[in-house]
Amino acid sequence: MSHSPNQPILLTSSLHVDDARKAIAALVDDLIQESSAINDPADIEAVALDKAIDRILAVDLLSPIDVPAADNSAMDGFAFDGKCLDTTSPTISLRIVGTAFAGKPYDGIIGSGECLKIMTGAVMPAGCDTVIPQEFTTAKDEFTIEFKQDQLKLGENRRLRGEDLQKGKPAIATGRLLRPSDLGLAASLGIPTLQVKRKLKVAILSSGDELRSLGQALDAGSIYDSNRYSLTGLLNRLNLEIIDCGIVRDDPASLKQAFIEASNKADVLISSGGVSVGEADFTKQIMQELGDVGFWKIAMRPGRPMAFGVLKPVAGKSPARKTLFFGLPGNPVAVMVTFYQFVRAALLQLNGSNQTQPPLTQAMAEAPIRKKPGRTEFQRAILGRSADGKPTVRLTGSQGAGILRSMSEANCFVILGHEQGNVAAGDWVDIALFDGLL
Ligand SMILES: Nc1nc2c(c(=O)[nH]1)N[C@H]1C(S)=C(S)[C@@H](COP(=O)(O)OP(=O)(O)OC[C@H]3O[C@@H](n4cnc5c(N)ncnc54)[C@H](O)[C@@H]3O)O[C@H]1N2
Ligand code: MOO
Repeated sequence: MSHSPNQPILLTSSLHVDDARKAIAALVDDLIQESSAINDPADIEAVALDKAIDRILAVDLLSPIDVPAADNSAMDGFAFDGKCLDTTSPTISLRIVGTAFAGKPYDGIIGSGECLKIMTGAVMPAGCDTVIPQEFTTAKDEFTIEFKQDQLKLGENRRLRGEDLQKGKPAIATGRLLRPSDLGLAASLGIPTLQVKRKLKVAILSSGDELRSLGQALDAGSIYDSNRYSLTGLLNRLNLEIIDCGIVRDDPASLKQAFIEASNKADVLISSGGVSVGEADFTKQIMQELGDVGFWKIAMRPGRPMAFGVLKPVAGKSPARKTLFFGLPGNPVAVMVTFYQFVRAALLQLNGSNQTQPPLTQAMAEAPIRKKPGRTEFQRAILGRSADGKPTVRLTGSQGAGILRSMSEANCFVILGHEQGNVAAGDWVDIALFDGLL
């Protein structure tokens, strides 16, 4: 489904998670087109390589050189011109005329019946096309090696100039979420700085009269605001600029004021709480005044109610761009699940990344899992391994949407699709790991 950001998203029936994801992606796309958020030079900055981790590359990184810069040996061994060998005899014998080291090329000529002792990474001498690894040779005398003809593979054990990267061609494409290997790759090309998208400014706030800040005393019925801390952790993992707007009381005037202030400063506003049926009514009214926001019921668990849309730019905002808005459900696990399922991808997309979806894999359920068809479930679990080496997964106890321990003890989500019914022990299920390795 798609819609323009100028049309309020009015949905009353339960929305399939895939449709919610598509609607979000379409609206983010509209926003990008409208604001030129991708191509505006003001949204690009140069950062030193050692500060570029987890940033998004804004301009193709073109290789200034061929990599490797010259043909070189992939093995410690002996280089020669395979075309000049007498391959009729079962044993080949070559005279060593010199040595090439990595960084110290040999610039003499290797004639017929001759070879050059060569180290891994050393430039191949002119005219030579093959390296025989040292372990396939025997020393006939101090200056001569021998090897069996059937060990010979013409053209092997060398790395060709430009086989990794060619001068002028993209070494890393625009939109790459930069990982350690990308920084190494840029360094291998001698490039000290990268053009990356500026960090998105993301405002967060928690709404609820029962919420108290850390350090405050808890009175009857009040609880500590944990959602801002989970959200801060999630946003820090994406290396974004966080604007903490604190706790906002559940009254129209405070909420309206907080939303105006946040949207004045931020590209994106993420709130938690206040989106379920009872409370959404007055929030809905405020949202109608401030922007186009739909109040969704999503066929998922946890994370059923969610508000999503845009807030209009407030007077004086520069540049005058809309603010993307996510009103996440208040339950602490629902916040993290909806962030993982919708917000993360939208933030990456808005900032020009082309890798918005985390990889899924599969594991075998260690025990049965109850599941009703008709909604997507995100259960918290621990990935392990069976005695015979198969990946297995077991749930982290009670799965209530308010039980943050189920997240804290888990290392993955078990994702049970919309149509899926009960899972039997031994069934394969989709999982998404919390942590990436690199
Ligand atoms: N009649 C209905 N009631 C509810 C529905 C429904 O469809 N019909 N949906 C339920 C679901 S599912 C969820 S989730 C919640 C979402 O409600 P809200 O977004 O309005 O969230 P709150 O009522 O404000 O809070 C829910 C729960 O989470 C706690 N909370 C809220 N904010 C924080 C925070 N920052 N840190 C820690 N804990 C927080 C809050 O105290 C509540 O216990 O609605 C259901 N109801
Ligand atoms: O979003 Mo609610 O937490 O599904 O339970």
